[in-house]
Amino acid sequence: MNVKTYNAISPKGLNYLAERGYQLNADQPADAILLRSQDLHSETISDSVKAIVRAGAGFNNIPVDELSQRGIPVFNTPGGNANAVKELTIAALIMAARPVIGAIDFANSVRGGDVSLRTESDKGGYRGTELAGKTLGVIGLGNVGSKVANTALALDMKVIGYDPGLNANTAWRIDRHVQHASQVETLLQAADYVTVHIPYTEGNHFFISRDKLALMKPEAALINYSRNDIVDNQAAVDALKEGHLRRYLTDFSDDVLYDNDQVIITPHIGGSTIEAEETSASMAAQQLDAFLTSGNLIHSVNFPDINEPFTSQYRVGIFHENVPNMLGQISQVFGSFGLNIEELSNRANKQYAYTLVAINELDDQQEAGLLSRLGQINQVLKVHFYQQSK
Ligand SMILES: NC(=O)c1ccc[n+]([C@@H]2O[C@H](COP(=O)([O-])OP(=O)(O)OC[C@H]3O[C@@H](n4cnc5c(N)ncnc54)[C@H](O)[C@@H]3O)[C@@H](O)[C@H]2O)c1
Ligand SMILES: O=C(O)CC[C@@H](O)C(=O)O
Repeated sequence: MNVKTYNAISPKGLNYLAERGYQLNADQPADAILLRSQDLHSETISDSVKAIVRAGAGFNNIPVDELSQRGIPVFNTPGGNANAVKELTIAALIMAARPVIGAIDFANSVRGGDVSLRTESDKGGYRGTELAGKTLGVIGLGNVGSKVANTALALDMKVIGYDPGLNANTAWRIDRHVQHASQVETLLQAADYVTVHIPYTEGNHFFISRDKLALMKPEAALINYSRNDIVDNQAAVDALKEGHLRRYLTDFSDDVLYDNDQVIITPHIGGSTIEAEETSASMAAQQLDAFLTSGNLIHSVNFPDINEPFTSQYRVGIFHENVPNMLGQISQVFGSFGLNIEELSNRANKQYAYTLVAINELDDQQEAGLLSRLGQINQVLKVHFYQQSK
């Protein structure tokens, strides 16, 4: 099978696939796409593509709605780069509290004569403040935000978190000393530092809006290592200019942010560590291989996860809409070909569902018949067959 890759994917992931016989970027239709930040919205995704996997957390660069309608699962690698983002967010917090960059520039500019005398006499301009005792507001307490919140406690900060959609797994990881805000407004009013760790979705467009910026303390700093359009950058620049915000640190370049001493921009490097790139690429490669060889869905963002041991001779994976009587229709088709269902897993995720059927016999005629008859069920989006490897 041929996997088309975009961006610099760690060799850990690429080798995992190559060792299992996958071709990478061969001159033939792609069975799957493995990518990082490449924008797929403007690209035509061919019908040969069975799955798309994002080595990373955010998947707003992928046209998920269109792919769901086509029965193509999209995967991400949750948590794979969370530690990297956490560490850079802590660096951003320190840079927001201490004039580190200006001080480094100053130290490099003091040349000739009695350097230590001039350094000591002028360093007063590079005094900062401490994080200890200050309040950090963390918006989004998922893989990244929960780590940032716990680490900030270890820096002796007070931490307030806001995440109305918190899932149970992540909730367990959050230190009990993190206070929970039920309204984001409470957090914004109380925090000396606000850091945002939420996905970009239509609903989160400009989540940090002009109105929300107006609630923040004038001496507060805002950190955005999530996505560009989660913050209204023009409103942030205006707030800085008008003295309603002290500093803005972001991982995303934007024309309105340049040449501003109160802004620190990094070039989308939150997840750019060797460890994070290796972990994310390995997770992506393993999840892709699991799907392409056994139909298991692990960390799918648009279909429900089903991850069961492949113990039968064959499996049939059926992507379909989440409507009544699908299982009845599907099992009727299997029965009409005299095929006994050994196991059947079915799960739904909002409007879409996935059914994985285990069978022990399947000849070419039955396979062609199943494909045709299942495809005739209106709400079936895609069907794939898997054979146990010898
Ligand atoms: N700068 C980078 O290189 C980099 C690296 C990794 C992730 N990210 C970005 O950070 C985002 C978060 O990453 P993650 O791994 O923590 O994701 P995650 O899915 O583990 O957590 C996101 C959390 O945000 C919460 N959330 C969603 N909308 C919210 C809202 N309006 N208010 C409060 N909470 C909300 C969700 O309930 C979830 O708990 C990613 O979607 C990605 O865009 C950037
Ligand atoms: O791949 C990258 O470099 C960025 C990853 C990051 O934006 C993510 O959402 O995981």
